[in-house]
Amino acid sequence: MSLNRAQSTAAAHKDGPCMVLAGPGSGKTLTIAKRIEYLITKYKVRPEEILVITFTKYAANEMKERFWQVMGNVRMPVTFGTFHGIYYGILKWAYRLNQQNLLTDEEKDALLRQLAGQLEWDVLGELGDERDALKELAAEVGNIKNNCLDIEEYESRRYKTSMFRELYRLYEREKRKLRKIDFEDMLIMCRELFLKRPDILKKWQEKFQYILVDEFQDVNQAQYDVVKMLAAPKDNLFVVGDDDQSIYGFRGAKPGIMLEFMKDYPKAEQILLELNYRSTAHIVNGALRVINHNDERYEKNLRAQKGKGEAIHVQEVYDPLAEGEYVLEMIREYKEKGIPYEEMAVLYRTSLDARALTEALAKGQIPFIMKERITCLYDHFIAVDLMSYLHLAREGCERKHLLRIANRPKRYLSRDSMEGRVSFESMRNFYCDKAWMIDRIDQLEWELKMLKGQSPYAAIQYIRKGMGYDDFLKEYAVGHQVSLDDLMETADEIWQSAKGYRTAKEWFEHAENYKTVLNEQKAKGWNQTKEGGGVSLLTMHGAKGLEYELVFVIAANEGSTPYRKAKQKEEIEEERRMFYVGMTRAKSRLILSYVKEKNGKALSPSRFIEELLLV
Ligand SMILES: Nc1ncnc2c1ncn2[C@@H]1O[C@H](COP(=O)(O)OP(=O)(O)OP(=O)(O)O)[C@@H](O)[C@H]1O
Repeated sequence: MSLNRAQSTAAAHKDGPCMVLAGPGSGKTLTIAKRIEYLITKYKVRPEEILVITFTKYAANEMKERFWQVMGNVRMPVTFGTFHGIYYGILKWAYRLNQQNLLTDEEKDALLRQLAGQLEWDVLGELGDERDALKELAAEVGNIKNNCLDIEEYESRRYKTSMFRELYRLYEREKRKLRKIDFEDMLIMCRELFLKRPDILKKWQEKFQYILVDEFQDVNQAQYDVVKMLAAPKDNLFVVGDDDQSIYGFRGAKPGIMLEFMKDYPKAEQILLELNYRSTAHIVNGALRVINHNDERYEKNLRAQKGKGEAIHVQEVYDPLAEGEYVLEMIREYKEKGIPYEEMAVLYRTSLDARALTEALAKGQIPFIMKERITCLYDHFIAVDLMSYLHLAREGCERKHLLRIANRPKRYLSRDSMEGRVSFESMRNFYCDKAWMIDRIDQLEWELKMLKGQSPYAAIQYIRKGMGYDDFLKEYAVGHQVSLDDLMETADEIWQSAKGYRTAKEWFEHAENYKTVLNEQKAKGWNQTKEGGGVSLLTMHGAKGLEYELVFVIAANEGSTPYRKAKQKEEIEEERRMFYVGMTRAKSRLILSYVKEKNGKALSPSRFIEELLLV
């Protein structure tokens, strides 16, 4: 494959700092691989002196393979690694660290979970998305070091500041006790090592004469500081990135890092890769119309190498159920037209947006794979409670169901009153001298009878509003310090998912079938090579670096994208970059959809849709 002019200039860059500002699909990987080739073959640099830094092990392997391919399969000892891998290598050598000293992500999550419990802080609640909640907490803990912040002055936007600070202190103390370090510690330790020991720093500077960094826009402050030290004094630092694709703000990355590079190295060569080889002109131009609304960015003149192609399609649908049906239909249509499932992706802002879709695909027997795990809605404690009510209404007094809901809402029914072969009669006997308790039992029995003939959709509404289940959720939110809005949203979703089923039995069968499909999908796992997996379902974050013939972006609504928690200008700009990353994954066909209402509430289309349509 021959390089275009800008790619060639970048590949032929020899000494000193250089920043390659590259648009999506502009061939970053190829350009980096070619530059390494140039350094070795034209400039006679020893391969051992070249260090290539990427963000994930997957990206490092991909880059290595691309390089080998460019070199005609001659394997040279160039170092390819992630930031963490490289820092670990440096620390291992200086402090005799080994794997046992490293706190893995899983251990970090477990420790945070344990410490939150110790503080009686129900940061995770029973919200069913424990992994997401832990990930968010772990990211915020990590950010303190990534951004070189002082915990005593840190104000958390997401959590109660005093609680968060306390958790952070406990976490640091516990790590020290365990004699373990996490990834962020490695960065800080590396920086301190280099500051304290110029002799060690000099050794590494001499070892790596040429440093190349991919996805530079995702670098955080601490990583950047260390890489600058490592590249000095020659400053043979070649960074490639796209400020418009900087979407790791929660990890401390900021698009401004690319501007900072030019300030730190004012004489750096700056090269723009503006030719997009991936997408049709309609897709490139549409994505540009959206991203142009960001203020903090480098102006680029991106062009598509391909022809115009089909226009981007924007579809309005009634609600998430209708959206699921619509996407299902489109997938079938494009499969008929010859696009394999593996070349299709459905993208969304958060996994919560994918629930109705996964149910539609499961029902429609379309194979799919998901990068991010989603928790099954029907495993959520609210679903289990509501289903218990329906079981009791259908099948009479079964102890396990009764135990579950007896005090949701509070009815003051003791466990002792439900011993053995429980019935409403046996409970009344238990409370024979307490008339007010007998009234409560009568009421519950009567209400369950009321539920019997109703559809699950109507019954759930009655349980929530008529029987006081929503009041229980309010108490639960206060008692567990979790967001009532989140609980209500989940309850609404469960309610909506029951729509269309005539009987509770039908709804239960659907839920079981869906659970099976989700488990099968989990067992399949996420395969980066796409083959044999089915349609890819992933968040816009997860889609970074990937490409598909046909891309759907669903739930393009205010509240989803931009996400409702994004309020400040820079947060909205990051949301817009995420949307941009999503759009630019499409090679030939891009379909965006938004819903008119969700859980009975009207929703507006995303501002990004308006920006796209306003020509
Ligand atoms: N000079 C070229 N001629 C033809 N095709 C090219 C050229 N350079 C890159 N490509 C192709 O363009 C596509 C996109 O390249 P690549 O995946 O490296 O993009 P990228 O810049 O990393 O994109 P993104 O940042 O959006 O993930 C690839 O299929 C690649 O083979």
